[in-house]
Amino acid sequence: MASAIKFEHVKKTFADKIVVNDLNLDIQQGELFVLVGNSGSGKTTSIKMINRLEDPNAGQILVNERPTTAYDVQKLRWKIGYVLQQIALFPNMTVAQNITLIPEIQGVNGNLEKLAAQLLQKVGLNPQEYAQRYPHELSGGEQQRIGILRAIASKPPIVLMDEPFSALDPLSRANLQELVVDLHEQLHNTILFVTHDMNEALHLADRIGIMKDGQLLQVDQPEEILRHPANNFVRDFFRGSIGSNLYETTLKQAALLTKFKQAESGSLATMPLINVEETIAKLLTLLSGQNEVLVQNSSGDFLGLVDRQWLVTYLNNINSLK
Ligand SMILES: Nc1ncnc2c1ncn2[C@@H]1O[C@H](COP(=O)(O)OP(=O)(O)OP(=O)(O)O)[C@@H](O)[C@H]1O
Repeated sequence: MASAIKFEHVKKTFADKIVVNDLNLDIQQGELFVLVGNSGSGKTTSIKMINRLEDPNAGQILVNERPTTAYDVQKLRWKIGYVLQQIALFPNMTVAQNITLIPEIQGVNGNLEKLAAQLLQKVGLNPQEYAQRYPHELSGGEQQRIGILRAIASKPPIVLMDEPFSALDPLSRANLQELVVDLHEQLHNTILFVTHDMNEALHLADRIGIMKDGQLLQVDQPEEILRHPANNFVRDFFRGSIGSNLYETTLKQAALLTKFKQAESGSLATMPLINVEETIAKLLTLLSGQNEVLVQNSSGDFLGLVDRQWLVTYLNNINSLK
């Protein structure tokens, strides 16, 4: 598969401080990659070097296999949607105008009003109700939805999301995480998502990169990191956030805390199965390649369905017990 974003020996310093140190990372086209790490580990700086809000002191970054320095900066940024924690919608523009701003600047032909309506529908907001509102007439979660739509309205092949949901309440956050997964499935774009929350990373990621003090400690699929952490920091960061008894807890035990979802009868035949006596760690492995898994007992009766959303709810429930 072709590379979408590639860091080659990238280094960034501010004054004398090394903020990103010899970063090497290759994100493939169509991937939903999550960069996770504590505050100050260099995630935002890494992202900003992709759209050239910052420039590296050494090394280079390739976007679609071409160095970012070889692009006209404006054209580079048009290829790359950008969603931030503090979404800056234009207060004097309606929701529809905010959403279609970039296609309009780009001189895209076509019915922009219709585009805004289609996009609003994608995120569950009724265009009749929302298109003509102003940003101050929206909740934080709604504003964040509009921010995402604005970033994807011109269909950029790459979207950067920098802690977009960290200011939201847990429910809005879970809904918007689902939205990102859905949009990614529909649009097949490349998403680089930054967060300090391992649960969020687990929910979203095809692959996760863990950053600490400007260095990338490990890059892999979630279950690989869980099984083979590169060092103690990674192990503790990962397991600390998802509960240490993952290898012992069975789905049956987990269901005591978090009920399985109801399965719709239509698509059951094609879904992968897991026995209710299997562990959460096993489920995690299955969910890395699948959206949903059916739970059955040893007699083959279906007990329900589990997906990443269920897993996150369960993990949140455990955390609330601690
Ligand atoms: N413009 C700047 N000038 C000087 N230092 C900076 C600048 N931008 C970031 N830094 C420093 O670089 C380090 C990494 O910051 P960065 O924002 O990349 O981390 P982060 O992992 O995204 O953290 P957070 O989750 O808190 O945003 C921090 O120590 C920060 O203070």
